[in-house]
Amino acid sequence: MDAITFAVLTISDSCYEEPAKDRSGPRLVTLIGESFDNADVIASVLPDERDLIQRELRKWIDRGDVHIILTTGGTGFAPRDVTPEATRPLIDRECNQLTLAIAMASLQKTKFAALSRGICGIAGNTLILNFPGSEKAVIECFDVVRDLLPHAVHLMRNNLRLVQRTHAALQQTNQPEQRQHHRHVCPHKTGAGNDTDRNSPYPMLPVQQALDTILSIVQRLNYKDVQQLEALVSPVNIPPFRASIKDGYAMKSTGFSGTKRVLGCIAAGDKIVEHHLQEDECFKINTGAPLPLHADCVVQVEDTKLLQRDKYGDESLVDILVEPKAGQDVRPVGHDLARGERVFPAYDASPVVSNSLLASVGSQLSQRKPTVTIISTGSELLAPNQPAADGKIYDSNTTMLEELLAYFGFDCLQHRVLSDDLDNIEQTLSELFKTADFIICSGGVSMGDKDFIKPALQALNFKLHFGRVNMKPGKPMTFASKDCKYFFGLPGNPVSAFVTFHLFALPAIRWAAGWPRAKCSLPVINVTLLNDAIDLDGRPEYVRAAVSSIKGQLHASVNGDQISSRLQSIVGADVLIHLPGRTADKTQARSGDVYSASVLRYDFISKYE
Ligand SMILES: Nc1nc2c(c(=O)[nH]1)N[C@H]1C(S)=C(S)[C@@H](COP(=O)(O)OP(=O)(O)OC[C@H]3O[C@@H](n4cnc5c(N)ncnc54)[C@H](O)[C@@H]3O)O[C@H]1N2
Ligand code: MOO
Ligand SMILES: [Mg+2]
Repeated sequence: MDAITFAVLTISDSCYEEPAKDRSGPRLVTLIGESFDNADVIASVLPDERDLIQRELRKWIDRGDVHIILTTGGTGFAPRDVTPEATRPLIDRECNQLTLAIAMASLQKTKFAALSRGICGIAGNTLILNFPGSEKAVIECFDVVRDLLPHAVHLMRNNLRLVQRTHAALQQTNQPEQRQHHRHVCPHKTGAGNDTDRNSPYPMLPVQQALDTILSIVQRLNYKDVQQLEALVSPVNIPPFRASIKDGYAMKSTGFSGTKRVLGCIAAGDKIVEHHLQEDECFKINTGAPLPLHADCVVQVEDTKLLQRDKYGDESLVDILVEPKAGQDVRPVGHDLARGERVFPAYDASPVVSNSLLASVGSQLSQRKPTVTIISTGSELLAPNQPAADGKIYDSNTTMLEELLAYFGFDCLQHRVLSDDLDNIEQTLSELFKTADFIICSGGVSMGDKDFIKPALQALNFKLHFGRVNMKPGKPMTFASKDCKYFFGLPGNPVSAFVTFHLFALPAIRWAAGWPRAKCSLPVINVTLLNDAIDLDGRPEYVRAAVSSIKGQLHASVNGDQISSRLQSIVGADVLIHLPGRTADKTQARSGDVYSASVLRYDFISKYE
């Protein structure tokens, strides 16, 4: 059907004063987005003022294009709770059964639901539902009405074709299943168990919720090692001796400038010289070499003048042009890191950091990296070295995912390309999970007859945590787990696989490897859009774009056609711009708009102007 336009009105004095306090309004917006592919949402917050509430409701009703208004708050017994009183005069036809359905479901959760006075009714062409003010209550109430709303809208708008279709479907779902196929697995099997409801049974999770789910499930492999690293104290001093900071001459600071005899030359790696130095004597010394026992300062070579060499060509007399000062150009013992001091002031998961610091104190730690296997599914796939063939396409995802793993410092244990065959997929998954912690798979997760990934996971008793995410590209993104084995079902379109790898698979692997949560996702920056009039999609969109620095400000320009099959959109892509989902108020992104963007690569600025 056409888009359903929702208006969500939070009614609360305190949320009006401090909109950040509003949990139930944003929750309703999320629930609507998750439940309907084709929803536009307007949202607003008002205090418990009858006139203001009525004026806002009237404005939305009069627009004619708002199908459903959900209010939250102001339905209780407190003197300022006036939402039902503000709603009732606007209603042409009361919907008592809807009010009753909400009340009955709510009463099963808590007897306090009896203290809600919310009403439901139709005003013009708009259905208004009063929900209570708590986040929990709006979740419960929305659950009651969710499936009824599209049909209610068709009825109100007198859309006979869709009304009849729903009635027919309802009758069929009451019939027993007629046909039984041998091992028939409908990959997009719906809750009804037959083919009448052709929608995916998987709710569309918001991106953040999907990521939170993943990170709450994935276990950290090296947690003990991480704790050990955090607690590790240095067994050595750095430097272990007083070291010269400069190439120059080591001497006593109690002597003066002027002529000194050069007793010898001390290089890095030499032992500490114990010779009793006089004030008019010095040693030539190199950067990093140990100071003689009786010297306490270094004068750099630039502040001296060579006066004489001996018969072997070695320096014998030097003029010190500056006054020596105690401690000058000397690094004391343990200056950089003292024995007994913690090696890592904060945990840093970068292997560059952890391994080089460990090396600097004479240690090594072999942390187990997560083992990752890549699978590409699709009977159409040809390896890049095969000759082109009818109906076939070259497999880009295997190479792309291998390269991405390598780019982010993880190894690919092995890769497999599988045809769209349920038994084969099931068997191969089971075999590959014997060695892999993670399988990153692409293709076969959407609604097609040959999309066998979800059924294969179910057959293997994996828990499917989610099967759709409210994002573009990447909608059919799937995540499943069993014990400590994790499966990422990236959608097959190459760009969908690219985006979902960065947003979900990478953070999960980093998390498993012990990275701190805040570092698992790509860094996010703000960019100013250079393109004009980009139509926003109903889903939040992750747009590939190149970044240029113009007078010190980061700007981004979108890389051409963003269809998820066009891999070329990753060429020169520095970031994924986070374009928000379309709302009735904002339908286009415009030049000059500032958006968050995930940084895809370390060298992420393509141009400076
Ligand atoms: N009825 C619906 N159809 C589709 C929906 C939907 O919601 N309802 N979602 C669409 C979206 S969004 C995406 S994304 C794709 C995801 O599809 P699958 O994950 O099932 O992937 P496949 O069907 O196997 O392949 C999709 C597409 O990608 C090409 N592909 C697959 N693997 C590779 C590879 N290794 N290298 C290059 N190209 C690959 C494949 O040939 C297809 O063209 O589903 C939509 N459909
Ligand atoms: O979400 Mo799909 O990933 O549009 O192409
Ligand atoms: Mg498919």
